[in-house]
Amino acid sequence: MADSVFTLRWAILGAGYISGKFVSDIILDPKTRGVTDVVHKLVAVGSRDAAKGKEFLAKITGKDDHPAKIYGSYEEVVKDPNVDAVYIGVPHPGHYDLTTLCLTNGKHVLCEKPFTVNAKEAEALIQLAKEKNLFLMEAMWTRFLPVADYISDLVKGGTLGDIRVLHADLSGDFDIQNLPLTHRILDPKLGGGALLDLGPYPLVWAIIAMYEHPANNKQHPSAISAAMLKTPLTGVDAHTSFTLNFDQLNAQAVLTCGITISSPNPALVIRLRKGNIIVDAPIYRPNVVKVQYLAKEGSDEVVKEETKTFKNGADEQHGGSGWHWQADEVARCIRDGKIQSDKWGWDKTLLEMKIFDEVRKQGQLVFPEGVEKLV
Ligand SMILES: NC(=O)C1=CN([C@@H]2O[C@H](COP(=O)(O)OP(=O)(O)OC[C@H]3O[C@@H](n4cnc5c(N)ncnc54)[C@H](OP(=O)(O)O)[C@@H]3O)[C@@H](O)[C@H]2O)C=CC1
Ligand SMILES: O=C1OC[C@@H](O)[C@H](O)[C@H]1O
Repeated sequence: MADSVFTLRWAILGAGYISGKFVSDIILDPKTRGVTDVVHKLVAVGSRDAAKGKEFLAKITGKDDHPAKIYGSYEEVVKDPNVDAVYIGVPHPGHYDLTTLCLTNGKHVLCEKPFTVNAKEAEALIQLAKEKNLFLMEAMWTRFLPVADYISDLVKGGTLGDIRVLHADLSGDFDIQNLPLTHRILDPKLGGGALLDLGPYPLVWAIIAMYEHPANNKQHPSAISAAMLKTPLTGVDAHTSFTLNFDQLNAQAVLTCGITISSPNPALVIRLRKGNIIVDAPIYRPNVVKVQYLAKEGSDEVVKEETKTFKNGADEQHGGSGWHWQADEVARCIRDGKIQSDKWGWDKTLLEMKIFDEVRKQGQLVFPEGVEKLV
């Protein structure tokens, strides 16, 4: 590993909500989270409207004279030789086209979740990244939070015994009756609905606890069973449930997501033969994790309970809101010449997109023509 500090020069595409969160976090001094080997520099902002980009940059950085360049088109950003990596923060149907644009112009990419609208698009982008020898990752930020490693270690460490069942829910009240039908969560033309927007989060916990489990040997679920409840407003899924069987572990994940009501606590429960891991909402960035130890294997008698609290998914002293850990991973991978992450590699993103294809098929959710760029 290099002794010097590696600087990654970032551009963002899309001056919306999540890009603001990402930028706020990457402009923080990484030392505030104990990171000393990489730093991030925001060098360009791409918006379809330069004035909007300018306003965004001033608002998020608190500086009217921030040195990042502002471009009024995404195409100009990827031509900028000072940009190493691009973060894509636009609605789902834009992910495929913009990732393609970045990779073909020699830029490394971190693209928001869901990585694409379907698995075929994900496969094509992975192929392109390989051909271009460029780094590519889905922005599955939850996987990079310190709390995710804590829970992962608990599941895989053995003290709590074999895993059997995982329940996870990410639901929120989006007040859909009063939302414009063109809002990205409702609009089928923007890949709307609960599954693609919120589904990655219950699924990430199943991937951490079951797919990643050494005893699973990277096997995909043997069975996927899904049901969707659609909103009459636009026909997208308001609530979706799906179960996954992991045969190698003799374990099942029961996952739900929805846009009309908030998740109650606990929102994530991982049940192992010798104990339970109980996590409060929101599961995209958990802050309270309770571990219960059972009197004997499979019993319901709790003999000991321990609670650990986190702040924005990290230990109390860390700054930022949690979106920076994934950026640190991108910087380290690029520094080390890697084109995918070990922690959130292409296999996991492909698994996610394949599961979502199957869930949409069973739920009969079909997007308008043009949303899926490859079918
Ligand atoms: N990781 C996380 O915690 C979160 C991730 N997300 C993901 O980020 C993506 C964007 O979500 P979010 O930031 O909430 O969305 P916003 O609507 O707030 O912002 C999206 C931005 O994308 C750009 N854009 C490009 N094409 C379109 C289009 N056809 N319609 C609307 N906007 C467009 C716009 O930027 P401009 O006009 O400047 O070009 C817009 O401001 C989604 O894929 C979502 O899943 C969302 C929220 C949280
Ligand atoms: O990624 C996300 O996490 C939080 C949700 O509120 C948001 O809609 C989603 O895109």
